[in-house]
Amino acid sequence: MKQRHDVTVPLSHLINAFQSPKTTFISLSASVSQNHHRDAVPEREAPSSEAVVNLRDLGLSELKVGQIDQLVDSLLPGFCKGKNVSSHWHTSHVSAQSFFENKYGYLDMFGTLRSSCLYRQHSRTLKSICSDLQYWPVFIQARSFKTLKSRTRRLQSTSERLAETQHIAPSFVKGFLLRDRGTDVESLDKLMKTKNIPEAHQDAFKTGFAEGFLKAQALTQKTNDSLRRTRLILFVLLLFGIYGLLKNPFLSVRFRTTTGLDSAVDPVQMKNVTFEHVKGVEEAKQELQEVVEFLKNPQKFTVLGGKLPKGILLVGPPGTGKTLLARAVAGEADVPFYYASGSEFDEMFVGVGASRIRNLFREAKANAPCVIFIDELDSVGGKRIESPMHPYSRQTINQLLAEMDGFKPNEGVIIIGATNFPEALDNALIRPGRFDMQVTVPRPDVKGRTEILKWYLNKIKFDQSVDPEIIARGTVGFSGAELENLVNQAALKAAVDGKEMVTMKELEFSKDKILMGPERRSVEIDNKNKTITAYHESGHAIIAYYTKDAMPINKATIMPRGPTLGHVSLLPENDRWNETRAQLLAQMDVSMGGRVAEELIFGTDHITTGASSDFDNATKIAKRMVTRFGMSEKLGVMTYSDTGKLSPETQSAIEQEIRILLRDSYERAKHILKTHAKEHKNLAEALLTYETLDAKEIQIVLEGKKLEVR
Ligand SMILES: Nc1ncnc2c1ncn2[C@@H]1O[C@H](COP(=O)(O)OP(=O)(O)OP(=O)(O)O)[C@@H](O)[C@H]1O
Ligand SMILES: [Zn+2]
Repeated sequence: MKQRHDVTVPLSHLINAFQSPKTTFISLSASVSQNHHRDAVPEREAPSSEAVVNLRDLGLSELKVGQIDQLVDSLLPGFCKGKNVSSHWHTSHVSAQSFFENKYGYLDMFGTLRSSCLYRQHSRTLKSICSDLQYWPVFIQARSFKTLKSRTRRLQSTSERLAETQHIAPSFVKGFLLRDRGTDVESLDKLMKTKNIPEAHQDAFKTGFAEGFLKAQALTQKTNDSLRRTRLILFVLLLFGIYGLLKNPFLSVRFRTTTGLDSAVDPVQMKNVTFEHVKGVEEAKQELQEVVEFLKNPQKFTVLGGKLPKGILLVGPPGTGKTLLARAVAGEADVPFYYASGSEFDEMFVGVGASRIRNLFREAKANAPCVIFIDELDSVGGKRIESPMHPYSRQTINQLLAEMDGFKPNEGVIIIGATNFPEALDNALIRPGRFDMQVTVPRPDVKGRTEILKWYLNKIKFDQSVDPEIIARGTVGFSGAELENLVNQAALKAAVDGKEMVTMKELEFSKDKILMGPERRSVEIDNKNKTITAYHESGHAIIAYYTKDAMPINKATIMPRGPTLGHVSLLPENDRWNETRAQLLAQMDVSMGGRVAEELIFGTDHITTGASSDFDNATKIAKRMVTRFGMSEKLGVMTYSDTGKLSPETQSAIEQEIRILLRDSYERAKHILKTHAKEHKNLAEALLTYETLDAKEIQIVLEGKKLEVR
């Protein structure tokens, strides 16, 4: 049992020993040869006296000359060879070890044991060192990455050679060489002796021992088997992977394609969306109503011999509800709805877009009656220009045309396409028999906007004081999607401010945010600039208030927002389809109001750059009055579209007319502000106090009344 203690050299020590580069050379074999075989290894010298090992201690005294080398060679092939090249083994242990390992597939154990740190710490006889050798496999695993097979083969060959030299080894070495077998037998006998096991029980004891051994072996076998199985599975998986890659180098692309295809082919039942959900586009709804009738009852149309268009093109700016309308058609008729976006078909790879179209139509035909909706039709059905970016677009559009021709008008499949640019579509697509019915989905007018706002307001909590019409009037050009967003932002703002309901204030706030960008509360504006802004903005407001044809004021503020330092917003009573000359002039006057105010209050030297966009606005109106609306007496009722191509005389005449219009406007503004200087001052001061004033408050101030403190 004592031997057990000797044997357990911590692995870390051994590894340290391996890695210690400046290990002193202490050669076991060298000391052995020194004593008995100096002739065999004449070049060797023992560098350290510590390494003297008595051969008799080792039980090797019976060995004849030459036999020791033979033994060591068979024990550790290469060790003797190593001796021959020992000169560089001396200099570098690390490289010598790895060289040995690379060459022979296992470690130079003796080289390792030569390492001083290990040896010095455990100054022991060869016997105890040899007993360390039972940790060989551990070493081998820890130091190198070798296959199980090659290791066993190498170990096998070692033991074969060992067997050959058995006859020369003394009994101790024999025990060591065959330690696997020998130790077991020996220690078993010893164990039985030390445990005082009676003779009668010894057989049973041995059988038990053997059983344990067999069990352990079976366990090892099992582990090996499962290891082998895992390796096999991994190998098969690897093969599959390689096969997949070889078959399709664009694996990832194909993957995307397949998923895109699936989503295109899956019908989306939109039972919950009806015409009821689409507001402010009455004309479009009316036109689509007959399509719904057809989808509901195709026979009715076939009997009368009438033909319905196969394709309907919804044309309109983004967010006006084209997708919503198409869904509503399917929903009203209670038929499957297939959604596809044109950009899905736009593929870099040949045939992919076309095959998606094929799949989409095959699915749809199998499920007729149904609606196929192709959003962004222009990206698939645009003019077939050869472009290196879209080399196969022609194929895709041809496939679309072929599919549209491929079924009869009354088969029950209705294709609804949507586009923002009908001009960009290929002519072949819009000829009769394809997308031959066009439905315009415009931006909603003030009535439509009011309806849309009401619809979305009803989905949130809002105060009874909210007047959707006022918001609608102030949101000219907003699409349905933008109005929905406005209401949503107002709801968010109310939530952030901890309010229970959405009021006009939040709605105005989100409108300004969408129109002019977010408020910039953080910017520090000094008092001087604030005062200038207050007078500038109230200048606009005064002109608007006292000019007959100007739009009514909605609000004035000196709160910075987006790029502006303040603004005055005006509300048209209605969407203006037409504007009179007086209205245009009034707009110019209001624009001039800002600069005029600065000049009158602070002097010509202190006018600011803040009026540039006002001038842009005024100049634009004046230019259009002269060149497009025929509102200049001098230039007459004629349009001048491309001013660059005009004669120099005409050009200068136009410029002169514009200048006169602007100058007159400036003078009118000046006159109004001079007349109402008192009101101007009051309003500017009120703005400085309250920052923002609404229409009612502005009126109170201008009527000379006092504002109630907010
Ligand atoms: N007229 C409308 N009535 C009610 N809601 C609308 C209306 N127009 C737009 N919306 C809202 O805006 C959202 C976006 O509209 P939709 O996707 O139908 O616009 P689109 O015209 O198809 O836009 P795009 O051209 O960008 O595809 C809708 O889901 C809906 O919530
Ligand atoms: Zn201005």
